Amino acid sequence: MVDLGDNPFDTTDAIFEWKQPLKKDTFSPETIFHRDEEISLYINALQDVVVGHDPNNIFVFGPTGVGKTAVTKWVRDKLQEKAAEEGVPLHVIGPINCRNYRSAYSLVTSLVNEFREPDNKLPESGYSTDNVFEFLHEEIEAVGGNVLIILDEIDNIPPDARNDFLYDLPRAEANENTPIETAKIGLIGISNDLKFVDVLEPKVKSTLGEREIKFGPYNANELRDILGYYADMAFRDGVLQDEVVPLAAAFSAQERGDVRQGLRILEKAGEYARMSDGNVVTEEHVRQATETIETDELLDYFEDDLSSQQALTYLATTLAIIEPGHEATTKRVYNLYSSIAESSNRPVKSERKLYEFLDQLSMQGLVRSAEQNLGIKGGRKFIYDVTDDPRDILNAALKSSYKNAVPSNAKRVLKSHLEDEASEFQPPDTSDPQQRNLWKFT
Ligand SMILES: Nc1ncnc2c1ncn2[C@@H]1O[C@H](COP(=O)(O)OP(=O)(O)OP(=O)(O)O)[C@@H](O)[C@H]1O
Repeated sequence: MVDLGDNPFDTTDAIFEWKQPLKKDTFSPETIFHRDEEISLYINALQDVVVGHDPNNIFVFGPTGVGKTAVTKWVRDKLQEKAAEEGVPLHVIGPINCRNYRSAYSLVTSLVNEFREPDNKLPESGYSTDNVFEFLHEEIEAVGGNVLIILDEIDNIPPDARNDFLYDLPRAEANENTPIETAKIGLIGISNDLKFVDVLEPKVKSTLGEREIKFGPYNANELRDILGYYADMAFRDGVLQDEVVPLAAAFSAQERGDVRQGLRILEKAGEYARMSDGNVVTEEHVRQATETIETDELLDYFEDDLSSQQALTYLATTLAIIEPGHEATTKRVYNLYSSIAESSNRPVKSERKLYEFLDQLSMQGLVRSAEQNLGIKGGRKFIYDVTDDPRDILNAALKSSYKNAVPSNAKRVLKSHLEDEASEFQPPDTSDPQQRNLWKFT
């Protein structure tokens, strides 16, 4: 019982010493672990700047949370330090996150403003896109020397900036129509969409990909070192049980090899420990944290990343998997998809469209498929699976705006799926009222 006369806030924290290092990207590490090879490729690509050659364009890619931005910033700072020591003219802009810009105009305007004084900033509208490009060229020529522009999440670059920016800008010096004569421009693009380069025009591809640096996921041992470094700063001495960091590292390695996720697990585990009024973070807290984080991540997919049709397809695939007695074939997924779309008053698309949605989900790593040959009968069929635990997916769906699409007995079906009590129940063909009984689509 809470005594309402008391103030429940605590002014002390028995668990955390300094939370900042665990917080999302607001902390720059002093040490970068396990990226020696990538750093040396980076240094090699930028070495030209220090000795007076033209800068290279560099494309940095790899999955999320594997140190692309952290390494880029570290290398950038070292390059600036060296250039200053050697008196080499160098002006670096960024990393600028392309996700924040909707058009070439807004992206270029913000770059121009990076060069300009506060009292001389460009307004958000009022010029043509060609005009703002001209301003950018003028600013670049005015600072002269080497100008490096670092664009993060370059896969989100506004489509109308793709060619002008990624191809024309690095060549502006050679183009007689620009005022750039002495400045040398180098572009560094960072992306976690591995397919991004494939969709670029070949000439843009070869410009940006002059040098490519690939970052792979971390393994459990590497994550253990990295998470250990952050945990030492973030937690009070002696509060972490020995297994906490290795377990958080093992979980994140199993998932995506992503540091950010490991840091979130540690932070959440610490919070569970704090809520339990103890002064030790245990393995159990890490397990609890992992479960919550997985549901939260899936919830983000439902709310932010997936279109409503993709979300329904994802949910239908999950239902098809937990459904007793048969496989998650395209037909089954389609039946369930149409039923939940209909029962939640959303448009029902064709089976051909469903293939597209499944394909998109598989590109995002949420769904995978296995092809089965039907032997002498001929033909083949696809069996679908989800990459996350169906329990977490259903929990996330129930917390999301798609909760009205989750059949009311889904949890019960899930329970029997988990208990492996496959029943003989036939697949519900939605036109058959008897079969509709398996799922309660309301
Ligand atoms: N090798 C490492 N050593 C120390 N800290 C690291 C290392 N790799 C990643 N980090 C830390 O992990 C977090 C995520 O890394 P970072 O932002 O660089 O990932 P990213 O690959 O750029 O991800 P995204 O593509 O999502 O932007 C940051 O706090 C970063 O400082």
